This record gives sequence, C-alpha cells and structure tokens, in this order.
Amino acid sequence: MSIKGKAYIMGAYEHPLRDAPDKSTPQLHAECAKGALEDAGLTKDDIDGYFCAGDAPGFGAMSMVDYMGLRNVRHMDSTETGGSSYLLHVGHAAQAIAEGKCSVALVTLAGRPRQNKFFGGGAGKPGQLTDGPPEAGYENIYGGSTHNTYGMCAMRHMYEYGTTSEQLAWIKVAASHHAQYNEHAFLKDVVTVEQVVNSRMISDPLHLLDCCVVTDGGGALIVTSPEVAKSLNRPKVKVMGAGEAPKGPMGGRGLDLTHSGAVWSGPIAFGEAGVKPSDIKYASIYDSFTITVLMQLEDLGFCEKGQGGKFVADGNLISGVGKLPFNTDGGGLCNNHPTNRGGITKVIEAVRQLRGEAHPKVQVPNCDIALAHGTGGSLGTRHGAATLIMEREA
Ligand SMILES: CC(=O)SCCNC(=O)CCNC(=O)[C@H](O)C(C)(C)COP(=O)(O)OP(=O)(O)OC[C@H]1O[C@@H](n2cnc3c(N)ncnc32)[C@H](O)[C@@H]1OP(=O)(O)O
Repeated sequence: MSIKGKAYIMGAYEHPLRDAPDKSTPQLHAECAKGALEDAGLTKDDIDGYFCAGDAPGFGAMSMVDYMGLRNVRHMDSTETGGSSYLLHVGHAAQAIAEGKCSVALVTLAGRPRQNKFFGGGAGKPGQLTDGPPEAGYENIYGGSTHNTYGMCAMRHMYEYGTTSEQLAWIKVAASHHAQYNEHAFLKDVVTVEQVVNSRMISDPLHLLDCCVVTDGGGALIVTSPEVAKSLNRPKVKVMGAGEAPKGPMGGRGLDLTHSGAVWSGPIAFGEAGVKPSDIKYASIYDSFTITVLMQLEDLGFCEKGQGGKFVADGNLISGVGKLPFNTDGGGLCNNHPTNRGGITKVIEAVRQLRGEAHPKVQVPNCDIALAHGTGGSLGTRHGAATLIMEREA
C-alpha cells in the first residue's frame, strides 16, 4: 500500500543538550517525547503508536512505553537499521497509520555516547572474543571498524573517480557555514578547506574535521493521520514517499565500496512521491563522515556518479549559494550526532525547513519539497539506507 499523503509529521523536537552527564538515556527519550508533543499540541494519552531503535535501553520500545507512561499504545516497532532507523520509522509509522493500526505515532531517539565513550556497536577489542555484531570477529583484528570502513570508502572513491581531500572538505565547510547560526551546535566555528585537510588524520584519508561529532541528546517526532493533522494548529508536513534497503556483503547485490544502499532506497522514495531529484529544495543527508554525504548525493541522483567532488566544491550545499542546501542545522558534522543513530535530526531539520522555521540565515525560500536520507552501520560493508520525501501542505 502506498503511504503517499496518508500521514503527516506534526511534531518535531531536538534536545538542546549536547553533553548530558546528569541525565539518563530514558530521561532524554522522555524529554524529547514531551518536546515533540508540545510542538504538535498533543498529550501523551493521544499516542497510540510508538517507534524507537536499539538506543532505547532495557526491552527497547516495551521498556520506553512503560517508562514514559504511554497508556494507549496499541502498535510498537523497534526496527534497528543504525543511523537510518529513524527515517525508516517515519515510513513505518505512516504505513501503520495508513493501515489503521494507530493514528498518533511517537518516534524517539536518545543516547549519551559522550558519557559512555562508546561508538561502533560493541565490536570489542582486537582479538577479543565478543558478543558484539556477527562481523566483529572478522573485523576487530584491524582495529576500530567504523572510521576504517568509511576511510576505505573514501580511498576507493578517490581511486575510482579522482575525488580529492579538498573536495571532501567542502562538505564540512558547508556544514560549518550553517552551524554558525545554530545556538545549540556543538561546533559553531566556520572552517576553511585548509583547516579540514590540515587537521589530524583519523583514518586515512579522513581527517578529524571529516568526522561527525560525538554528542549526547536526542530528538522526537510525532506522525499522525490526516484527520488528526487537520485538528492541529501547526503547519502540515505530508509524508510523500519512503524507501528502505540493506547493503551487506551477502545482501549487497554486487555494490562496491563507492556505492551505498541509497541506490535502492532513493528510487523507491522518489517513485512513491512522484518527484525527481531536481524537485527537491532542501536535503538532509546523513553525515557521519564527509564521504558519507558525497556518496549519497551521487547515489540519490543529485549529481552523476563520480561527480560528487565537483558538485560539493562548487558550493552547491551552502544555503543561499548552491543548488541543494543541505543540513542547515550544521548536521552531524557540526551540530549534533546523538548515539550512532543520528538520523532523527535529519528529519527534524527537514521539518523546520518545510515549516519555514529554520534559522532565517539558512531558511530556503519557498521550501515546499524536502528529502531526508539516512544510512546506518558501516557505509562500505553493511548498512541500512532509508530515504524519506516530505511536502509542505498549504
Ligand atoms: C552510521 C553512523 O552514524 S557511523 C558514525 C558514528 N560516529 C562516529 O564514528 C563518530 C566520529 N567521530 C569521532 O569518533 C570523534 O569525534 C573523533 C575520533 C573524530 C575525535 O574524537 P577525539 O579524538 O576523542 O577528540 P576529542 O573529543 O578529545 O576532541 C579534541 C578536539 O577536537 C574537536 N573535535 C572533536 N570531534 C570533532 C569533529 N568531528 N570535527 C571537528 N572537531 C572535532 C573537539 O572540539 C576538541 O577541540 P578542542 O581541543 O579545541 O576542545
């Protein structure tokens, strides 16, 4: 069943904290839920559907429903696809609403990676027997897997297409240009290409400034039926299309290191929404590392494969300058990357843009159609991809 026009995002909230030593993860989930409900003009007793991923402690969705006192939930989903989970959840919530399983869905993400000093899914130390993910035993002998696999993708992209570190650096430059206007951004300083390429090497060819930040916090969304949306006094953001796909060595269907699952999730979402890349006025693109953005821009069809380096170096990602303003909150590269599943912030900034509530310095004029895309896991080897297309309803 198509979800086009069957659900609306009516509430969105991003937690203002980036460092939360005095709050528990369930508390952050609850504060985000409260913020999104207030934004929508609803109460927690209105919620009858709940969605979260693996960052929710205990028994995931079940524990959070209990902790938050959500008495009327009749539909739950805790599908885990890493950083793309929260984009995928909007699609799943829309599907559940279209099928009559619920009418007000709450989606929450929260975590405290700064306190836990933990990223990467529990892969364990080199050579250690681990209860982490199944691939850990094959990969942890080479050290930390996340930065290394993204580094391999960047290296391969450079080899295949001649992409340069300077071109990748433009992605951080664009994100920092937007982050300067975000009072909550973890990093607010505008940086130059030279600063990015001269920052310390993390995993060749990715430098410190090619990486996303590590922040505590979270966010929440409220997705409702058209009937509930009509009753609320907020701008309506219509869900137009959603696509999801896994990429893995076995399920990867022949994709090499330079391609992401966006090659599958993108066309599904565009097809369902009935729009094309040139119709998109604003894009939130998952930005765990600069290379993540570059590959996804290409795979979603915003430029030709291999031309991403030129596209970003022409300033196309900068609001008010280029063709495709991206991550106008500063994104994961500068603003916020709570947990290793930061995708919810991608939807939240797209909602701000469509409502006309982004910072005036970065607001895209007449922003009527936006895309949010997430990836989760390790870009080169195995990850989940999810694409969401939304439209402002007059
Ligand atoms: C699907 C997915 O989501 S996969 C992605 C999951 N996320 C990640 O892998 C996180 C990637 N980022 C990181 O691992 C870390 O930020 C690192 C390794 C790049 C840096 O961490 P550390 O070496 O511990 O740096 P530390 O936190 O001590 O900060 C040192 C300095 O660098 C700065 N800094 C830290 N991270 C970044 C960053 N990403 N960009 C720019 N500056 C940074 C800090 O502000 C600090 O500056 P200061 O000395 O002026 O105060």
